[in-house]
Amino acid sequence: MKPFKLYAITGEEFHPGKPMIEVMEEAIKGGCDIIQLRDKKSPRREVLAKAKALRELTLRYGVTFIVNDYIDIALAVDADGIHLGQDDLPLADARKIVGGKIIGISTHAIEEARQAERDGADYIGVGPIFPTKSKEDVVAPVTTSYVRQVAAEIAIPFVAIGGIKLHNVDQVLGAGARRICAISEIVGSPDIQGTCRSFLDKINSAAASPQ
Ligand SMILES: Cc1ncc(COP(=O)(O)OP(=O)(O)O)c(N)n1
Ligand SMILES: Cc1nc(C(=O)O)sc1CCOP(=O)(O)O
Ligand SMILES: [Mg+2]
Repeated sequence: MKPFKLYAITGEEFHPGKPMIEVMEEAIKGGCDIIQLRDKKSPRREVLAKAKALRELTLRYGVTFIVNDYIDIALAVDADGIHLGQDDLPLADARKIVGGKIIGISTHAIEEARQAERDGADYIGVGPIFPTKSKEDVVAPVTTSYVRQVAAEIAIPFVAIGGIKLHNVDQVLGAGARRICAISEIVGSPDIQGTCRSFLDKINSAAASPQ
């Protein structure tokens, strides 16, 4: 997959009255290089319509587009990949369906990270680092110590997620993360482009300084 640093996930509850597609365009203009459609509430046909619109947007800007949960919708719109959780279709079975598309897997413990790497995940999510209100059935925070474990041991790309804000991202970067994912801090920001640029400045500074 193309290298990435800043991963934005849709979260329409955080920007009432603002169209999702405009919010995600702001995120891309601010430097997000991977976008995920995550919609747990809308009827499938609405999710499909949003996926089509995001596919068009991401192609226009040349950024990677991932669909959460819905493999059929990812295939229907020719997304770049899918993101699956521990309770979704197992990776090996998903791989049979999506072929060479990107498969991202959520992990909350080092065993899950090892398994995802063995099974051929293209990247893993590592979280939730901090408490978050953006996910209903969320597990307890894994803290930055899990980031340290993954950074030391796992070779495939990993992205830290869960409660990450501009005020605490340095802790996550300090633990070895070089890719950051956020919902509320990005899409709920009154200055989405500025927030994304600030995240990227911090990611780039961390990458430039010796560990
Ligand atoms: C990049 C990234 N990491 C983790 C998740 C969480 O996925 P999942 O465990 O399937 O939970 P839901 O998002 O479906 O509630 C993610 N979506 N993206
Ligand atoms: C969707 C999701 N998955 C998580 C995981 O740990 O797998 S945490 C999370 C919510 C992230 O939203 P926010 O940036 O607003 O905290
Ligand atoms: Mg899921």
